[in-house]
Amino acid sequence: MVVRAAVAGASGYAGGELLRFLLVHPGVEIGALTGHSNAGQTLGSVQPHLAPLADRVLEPTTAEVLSGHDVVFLALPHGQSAAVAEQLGDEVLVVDMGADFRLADAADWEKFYGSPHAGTWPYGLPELPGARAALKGSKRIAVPGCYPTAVSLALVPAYAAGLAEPEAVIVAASGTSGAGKAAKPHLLGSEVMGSMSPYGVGGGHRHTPEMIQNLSAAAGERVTVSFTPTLAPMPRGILATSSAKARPGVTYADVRAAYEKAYADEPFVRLLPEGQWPATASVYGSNAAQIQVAYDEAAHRIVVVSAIDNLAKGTAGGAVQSMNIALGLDESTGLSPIGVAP
Ligand SMILES: NC(=O)C1=CN([C@@H]2O[C@H](COP(=O)(O)OP(=O)(O)OC[C@H]3O[C@@H](n4cnc5c(N)ncnc54)[C@H](OP(=O)(O)O)[C@@H]3O)[C@@H](O)[C@H]2O)C=CC1
Ligand SMILES: CC(=O)N[C@@H](CCC(=O)OP(=O)(O)O)C(=O)O
Repeated sequence: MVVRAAVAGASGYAGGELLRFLLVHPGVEIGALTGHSNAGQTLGSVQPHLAPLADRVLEPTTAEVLSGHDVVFLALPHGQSAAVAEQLGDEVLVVDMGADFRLADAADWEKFYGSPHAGTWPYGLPELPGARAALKGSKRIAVPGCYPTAVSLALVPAYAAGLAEPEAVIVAASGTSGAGKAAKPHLLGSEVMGSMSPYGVGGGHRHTPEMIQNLSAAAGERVTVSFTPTLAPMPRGILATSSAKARPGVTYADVRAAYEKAYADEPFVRLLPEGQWPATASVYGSNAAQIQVAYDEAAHRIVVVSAIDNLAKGTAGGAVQSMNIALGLDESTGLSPIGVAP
């Protein structure tokens, strides 16, 4: 089976990374590519690393251009997906890499995104309990945010196994591509190079409700989340340190066993051998997530470190993995857990 896929937002970071995966996907033929300010330019002028598509011209992002495909990926700014998606019809598979359809709670959406809630689609993090069943055959997929991917993979096994108290503390560092390609003063090289800085401190980051949604679903009760993102002087990667107080009587062996069980058969999530720690360099460019767990006895806390590539498992890889499941393909098709080192 070969499906024809269009990519809206092909000129952006997420769209470019998606095309890097789709170019080697044996079941996908690449159809229309769209941009916004770059419409009319060649893809090669904005994504020179995607050589086989260099001469393709970016079209404007309209329903007419995107229609007539089996799959449409939307790699657009938040709030832009819903209007496009509703014009595409029910038969096409629409994979939204933006945030529009991730949250189930309309009040959370309105509070953190400041616009009316567009709806909720099956969530594209296959490793979550029940996610594969919801994705299979679906015509709509909401790809998670990059930080919620790293944090959910880190803490869901502890909550699903009943090992952790319902309060989580998370500090994560992201590479600058997480903020997209558009110029922003705080992302100037002279601001970022040689420095790390926090942002969205104190519960203000829009990924907080998405983490709460995922962790609460696993725990079966509401989990509070204190999340602090930081910007790191690197182009890609997320390293998240997530911790939660252990329930009384929980031991390190319980924690280790829960994570070994959760990730034993996952093609892209690797619980590292004891003594090894995740690093962003190890997952660079791959759809892999690395996880390591510790038990801080003095503080009675379960501590989990996770590493992903924000553009790969954090968005484009997760989108392809979820598309594969929706289409009934092997979910690893076109994806690799192999990184680039050094
Ligand atoms: N970067 C990341 O690590 C991650 C990104 N995402 C999500 O992916 C989506 C794209 O992000 P990213 O690629 O980083 O952002 P970029 O800024 O790099 O790209 C944005 C894309 O959207 C297009 N665009 C901009 N404004 C409009 C508009 N008004 N209407 C239609 N198209 C428009 C741009 O076109 P042009 O350049 O031609 O103007 C470009 O193709 C976002 O929703 C983001 O949240 C999700 C997870 C991780
Ligand atoms: C470094 C950086 O700025 N990262 C982005 C997250 C990008 C992402 O994955 O999220 P969305 O799909 O929800 O935009 C941020 O903190 O807003």
